[in-house]
Amino acid sequence: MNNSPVIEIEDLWFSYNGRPVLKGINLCLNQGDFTAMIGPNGGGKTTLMKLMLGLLKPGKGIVKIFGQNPRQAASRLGYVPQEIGINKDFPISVMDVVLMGRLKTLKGWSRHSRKDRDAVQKVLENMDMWAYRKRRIGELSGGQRQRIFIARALVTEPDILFLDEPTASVDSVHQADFFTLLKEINKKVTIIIVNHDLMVISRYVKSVACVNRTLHYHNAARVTDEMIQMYQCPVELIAHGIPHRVLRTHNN
Ligand SMILES: Nc1ncnc2c1ncn2[C@@H]1O[C@H](COP(=O)(O)OP(=O)(O)OP(=O)(O)O)[C@@H](O)[C@H]1O
Repeated sequence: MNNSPVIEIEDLWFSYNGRPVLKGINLCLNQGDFTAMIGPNGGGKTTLMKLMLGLLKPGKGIVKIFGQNPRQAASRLGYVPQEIGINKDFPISVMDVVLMGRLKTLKGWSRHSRKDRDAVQKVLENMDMWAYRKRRIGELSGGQRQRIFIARALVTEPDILFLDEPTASVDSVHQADFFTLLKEINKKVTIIIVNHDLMVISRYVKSVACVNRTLHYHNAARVTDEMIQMYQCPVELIAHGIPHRVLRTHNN
């Protein structure tokens, strides 16, 4: 992979109903980056991700994905949102949910190909969910369902994968498997992940962006003093476990 920029954000401002949420954001991520977005609740991480996906429009400033407007690059982007509202009674199987991720490979009304099914099988096996393929999506636990939605994003074979707290209800064993899988995927795919537990992901990510109205980017998987002072990130990190390994200086 070369080091060409895939995401370029310049002086981005965004408000909801006149209330500013993001101010003067600048960010440039290269192909092959694996970036964790951290920061306090309500700091604007999801909003920034939606701006990169073209789901929200900037109030001011520029967002370019592969040099294009995010909407033009949509087919190259995979997204697992923080909350996926589904009707649990909807009679759709796990296999069908993940196959939906292959819709863009379908031409006209043609059925899914052997290749589509093989791709789904591979991802479901990786996610340890192949045995559940015939189950109705509503019958799964929250964590199992989350893994299915991650699988659906992965089978789209995106060039950039956006994950908004994808492991919030995934247990620690499956989290470790999941991040190992992401690391493998990152050999070909640029990844941006919102995750509060930098302790867990610091072994996998290459850079950290801390978002709290403004953005501070650090090109290494480490929280800096500046982040600590400006964004109170350690509060999050301490709340989620053992912060000291990832903090450079910390006086408690
Ligand atoms: N649709 C909306 N309409 C109005 N305000 C919103 C909307 N979505 C988010 N906000 C507000 O914008 C701010 C940033 O929200 P956002 O969801 O981007 O934060 P976050 O960093 O992802 O938070 P968390 O860690 O809790 O998921 C919050 O104050 C939130 O209340």
